[in-house]
Amino acid sequence: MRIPALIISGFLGSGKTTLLLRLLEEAAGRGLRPGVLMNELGKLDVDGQILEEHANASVQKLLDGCVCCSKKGELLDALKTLSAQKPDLIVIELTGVANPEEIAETITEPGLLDELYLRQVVTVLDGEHILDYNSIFAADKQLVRTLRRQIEVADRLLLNKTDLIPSAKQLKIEKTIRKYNDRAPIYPTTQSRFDMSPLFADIESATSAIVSTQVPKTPKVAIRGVATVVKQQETKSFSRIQTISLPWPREGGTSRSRVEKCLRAWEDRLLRAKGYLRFEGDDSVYLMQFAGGRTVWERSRYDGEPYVVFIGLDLDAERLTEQWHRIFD
Ligand SMILES: Nc1nc2c(ncn2[C@@H]2O[C@H](COP(=O)(O)OP(=O)(O)OP(=O)(O)O)[C@@H](O)[C@H]2O)c(=O)[nH]1
Repeated sequence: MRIPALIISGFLGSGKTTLLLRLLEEAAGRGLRPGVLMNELGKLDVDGQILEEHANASVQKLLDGCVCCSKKGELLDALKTLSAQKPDLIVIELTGVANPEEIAETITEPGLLDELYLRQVVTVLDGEHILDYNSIFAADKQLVRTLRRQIEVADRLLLNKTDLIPSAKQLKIEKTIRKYNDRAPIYPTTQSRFDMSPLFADIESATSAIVSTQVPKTPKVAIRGVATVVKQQETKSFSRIQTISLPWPREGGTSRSRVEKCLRAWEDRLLRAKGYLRFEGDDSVYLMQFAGGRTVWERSRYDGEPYVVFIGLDLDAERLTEQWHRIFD
């Protein structure tokens, strides 16, 4: 039984905590017990205070640093603590400068991979200011890139604070957003209020039914001579950020260069890949990390089964699995 994780991302002040509170109300209304992970840049736990006043949820807080940079180890520990409490879902509110894909990566660490799965990324946008970010932060390319990434990887986009913008501006923003993400539904919102039922659909049953984020093969069965695609409801992917974990085949051997070649072939869709791998004739275990087109290898003390995780946008799981297995031929 893996616990669904919802990630709330969005720039500072866009309405993330407001959305978190709405999510918690919705969860309570559905009789669900959520766990919450909040990450704040400052030392003061302002949002945590707000949360305690409003909701009865198990909360882990990571203060004074961003989980995707300085707080990665703590993020892992906090998520382990939360998942040990077996909540029905975990909601993670990121700092305004965090990149959601980094969190997706943490969820695939050994120790969490079997506990959690990424259900959806919801990005909240501040309608009043979003069009100005490019010029305001022109000097900080990294920040502009992160803000763009928050839009690109979102499964749902809240165009918040519509009470502060005329409808013509709203249309212009929607057009701009579509340049970076033409898939996610955009919800114009005030106070982060929108119909959340698609986010929660099947959550109870999903926690008991989902075995893996994606199952590569959709089997075909013949019924009275007609090929019918079996509907794999329980294995569908919920988020654009997909994590596909594949075992290291026991048979056959491969090399670093073949692994790297396979990764390069998927470069345009891969956000990250990592794994704990072993090679024939070498007793060591290697941690492989692929990011930004580069693959880095280092020896690891990991002593579990070798595996690799691919994290990407709209990956073709079947084709990826096929290609992965081919490097062991
Ligand atoms: N006018 C208006 N204000 C809003 C709306 N949504 C949120 N706010 C206000 O905007 C401020 C920031 O909202 P938060 O929910 O704390 O935003 P956040 O993204 O969590 O902010 P950080 O924690 O700084 O990253 C609060 O004062 C909210 O009450 C909205 O739709 N319209």
